[in-house]
Amino acid sequence: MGRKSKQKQQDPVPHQPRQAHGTRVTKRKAKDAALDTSNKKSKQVNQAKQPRKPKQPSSSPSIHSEDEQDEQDASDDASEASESASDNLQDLQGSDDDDEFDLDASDADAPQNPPQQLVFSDQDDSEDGSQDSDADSDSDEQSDVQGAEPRREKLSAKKSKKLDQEALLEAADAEAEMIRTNIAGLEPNEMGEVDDDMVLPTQEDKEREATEGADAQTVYGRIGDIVRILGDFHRFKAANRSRADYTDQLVADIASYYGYTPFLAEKLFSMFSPDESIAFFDANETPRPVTIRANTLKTRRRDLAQALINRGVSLEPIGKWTKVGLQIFDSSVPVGATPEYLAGHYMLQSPSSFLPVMALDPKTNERVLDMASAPGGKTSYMSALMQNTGVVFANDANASRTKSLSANVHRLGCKNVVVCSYDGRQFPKVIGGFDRVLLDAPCSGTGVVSKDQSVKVNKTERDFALLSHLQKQLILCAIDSINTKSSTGGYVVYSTCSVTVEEDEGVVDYALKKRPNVKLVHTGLEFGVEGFTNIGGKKFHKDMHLTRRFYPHVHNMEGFFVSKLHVLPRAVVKNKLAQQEKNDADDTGVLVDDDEDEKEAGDVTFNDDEDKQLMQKNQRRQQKAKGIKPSKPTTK
Ligand SMILES: C[S@@+](CC[C@H](N)C(=O)[O-])C[C@H]1O[C@@H](n2cnc3c(N)ncnc32)[C@H](O)[C@@H]1O
Repeated sequence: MGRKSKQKQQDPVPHQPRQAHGTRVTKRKAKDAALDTSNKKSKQVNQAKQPRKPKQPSSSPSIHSEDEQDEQDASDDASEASESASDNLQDLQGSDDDDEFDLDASDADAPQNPPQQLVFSDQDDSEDGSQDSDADSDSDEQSDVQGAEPRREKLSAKKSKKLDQEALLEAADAEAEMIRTNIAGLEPNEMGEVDDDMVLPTQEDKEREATEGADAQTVYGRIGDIVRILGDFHRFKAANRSRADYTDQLVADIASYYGYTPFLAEKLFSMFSPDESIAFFDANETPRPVTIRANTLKTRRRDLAQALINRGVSLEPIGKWTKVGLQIFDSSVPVGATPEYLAGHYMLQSPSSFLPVMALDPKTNERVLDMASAPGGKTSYMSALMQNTGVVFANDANASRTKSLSANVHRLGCKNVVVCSYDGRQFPKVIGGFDRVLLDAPCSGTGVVSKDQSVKVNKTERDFALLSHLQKQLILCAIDSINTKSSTGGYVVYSTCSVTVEEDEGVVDYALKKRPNVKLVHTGLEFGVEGFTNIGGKKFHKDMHLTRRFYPHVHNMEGFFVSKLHVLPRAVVKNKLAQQEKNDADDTGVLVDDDEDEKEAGDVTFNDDEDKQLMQKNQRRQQKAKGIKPSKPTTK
């Protein structure tokens, strides 16, 4: 094919999945690309040209302090907490009036930014300038050609002929490239069947790739080819090749190209259509935009924005869906160390981490539990929404992580927060009767790969099984900690920064089956993809569509899952249950045999004795860590 290794010719392959993804988004009716401003600008900043080498935000300490990923990473938490600061505060109603953001960096008395240090932008920013689309690169090419015309008129006939030949060659080359990268655009009779040796590696190729390592560009090209073939399989497949031949190769190539274990590549791949999966894997190679949350306990977003602009920070509101979020495009000062940051006027916080709190929607004077809260991004946002009234119990099993939690609580001026450290499974024994509970559960972090690439290789099948087991135990404790007679609340929000089904819908489904007095309700979030009601042969509660999934490739934010449960008094559902029992209607999730249910919910079954022992063991460990003599284990 004589492909020249010109950057512009190589680009279309990496860009292809994004186009494919667009189709998928429409199919799924994702209402909005949430970070709408970032679609404009941060893409320009972050577009990865070399997916294998994801860039990390340059000022990572100040950027990272706070999110879910940090939270998981217990070993890093102390430094993370002080640096990044997770969450938020603020009142959506009131403080920001109409929130029509009307700041102008050029007016007011904002000094011009000093020569840009681009603390928050990455290399791509400078690479891409202000444009990143395929259309842009096309137009670049066009202007080159146009610019060459007048010159060519003055050339000698010989030289002109040579140039014409070169142009012809280039055109042929471009056409070949177009065919390779745009197979789907061809008419059936132009394409015919694919010569499988062009796409699927021979045994010899495989052996060579296994010993010498695969060429990244070749593998990525093959990924694109296979995705396009799978997109219209009967039209493009090679003779005697099954869908499995292509998907097996695709998953192997995804694992090798993006650096995932084959196990995780397969797990994530299976959640999407092939084209959307590539969009997802691609998005995980690009850092998400840097965002902050204005702490409305101390300032208004408008005032904060102006103060930061005056310091040389370039920013914009995140999107219409939040009145407290700001996206940072670049800054001449470290955003994690400005006087405003130190004074607690904002939290460095991912927009996805706003969502569970918005869904929880805590009210003033309520009693709220944040069951797994360190380093406190969401706690502090709750505190702000509650305008420092009522009480937020901010719990985290990891005592060392509560240091950063306390630091954030103090910095942000949250006066209604009580910090504690228990295994969440000890609630409601420790304390119960809450109007609302947030369970932002410990998880595998498959939604935050762009921030923690280690997730690609350090999560085993067993980890997922154990995590989902823990999450199921925690969600039942969260539900049982609710005051079902609460006049204002009675809600649990369950969220994770993972996109895997067994940590999300699988857990919620389990809770619905175990607690008939619980029902799923709308999250109140304006966007997000609906949760799965069935996937991969697993069927979930029919209301699971009320849950919301957020994806890096769809919403330009970290992957997240948010669900909201209403916990009703048991008596209210008693009659209903009796009726349902008669009907044997297990599709409501209410009447399924528990044992069967547990087996279905994942291959992990619950054993109360074993759980008790584990909890006691954990309790003893915690006591030991606190210098307390561990209590003796009790037998049943
Ligand atoms: C996703 S992070 C929480 C992030 C936090 N909500 C925030 O917004 O800053 C999960 C947290 O769960 C804690 N954790 C793990 N196992 C726990 C358990 N059994 N009970 C309570 N917390 C637990 C971890 O220490 C970790 O801080």
